[in-house]
Amino acid sequence: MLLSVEAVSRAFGGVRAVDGATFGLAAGEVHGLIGPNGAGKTTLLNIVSGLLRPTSGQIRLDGTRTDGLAPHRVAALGVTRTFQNIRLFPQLSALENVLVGEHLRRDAPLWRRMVFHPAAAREERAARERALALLERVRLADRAGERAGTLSYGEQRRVEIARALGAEPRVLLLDEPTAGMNPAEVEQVAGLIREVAKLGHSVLLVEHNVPLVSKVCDRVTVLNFGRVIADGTPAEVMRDPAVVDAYLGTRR
Ligand SMILES: Nc1ncnc2c1ncn2[C@@H]1O[C@H](COP(=O)(O)OP(=O)(O)OP(=O)(O)O)[C@@H](O)[C@H]1O
Repeated sequence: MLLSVEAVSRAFGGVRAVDGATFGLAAGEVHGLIGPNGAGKTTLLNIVSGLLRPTSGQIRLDGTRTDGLAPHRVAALGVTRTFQNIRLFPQLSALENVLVGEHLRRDAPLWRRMVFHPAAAREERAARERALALLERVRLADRAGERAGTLSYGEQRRVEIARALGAEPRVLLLDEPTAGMNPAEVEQVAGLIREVAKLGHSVLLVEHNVPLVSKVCDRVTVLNFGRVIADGTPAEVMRDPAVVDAYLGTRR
């Protein structure tokens, strides 16, 4: 497995938000993580991306433990994410928003950024070209100069995905990328997720949109009350009685 979640638990006071969750993400796979409200999906994503430490259990990326590492370290190892709420600078252009990610990753010494230097100018040009190429990957190159705040919701999501792809992640974590989108925008994101996987990035997708998950995911893990209740192909998990019960809210 490229990414392994091994017996991970996280409690908040008395609430077991994640309770002994185990599952794996294979290389090149689009893996869905679904479950009713409050099932622990975002908490698990926060643990995988380093924003939260698990109370117990381990996360491994290609065998290397990543749980307990700071988010920038986890990102440097190849796991990047987008958030449920869009986190762009609305006054900056789409290109500049992607460039912010490029700048954060570049480790040019401070003096180089403060005084004019031919090498810095060259680096800046290269960073812009890369940012434009990233926008091309999400089919937004033609909107590169537009202020992010004026783009449609779906386009803003794609800018965020472009920025995350700038880190060349081995694993891309998407937290409800279609929340609040209209059906046409959902369709575009579905296509984009498959393209991202084809480019060699594995994807862990947290979603409420079950038809989308069925369409784009190779495998799905279902959480309920912090526990994994099913794991398999979309068709397998959708006909699992435990999953049907969890979604209909009936308890045995
Ligand atoms: N920082 C926190 N402090 C206390 N409780 C928390 C905290 N974060 C999450 N929880 C609780 O942990 C449980 C799991 O929450 P989480 O947000 O991970 O679920 P989710 O599956 O992502 O839900 P949703 O689909 O609504 O986004 C919930 O009962 C929630 O109230």
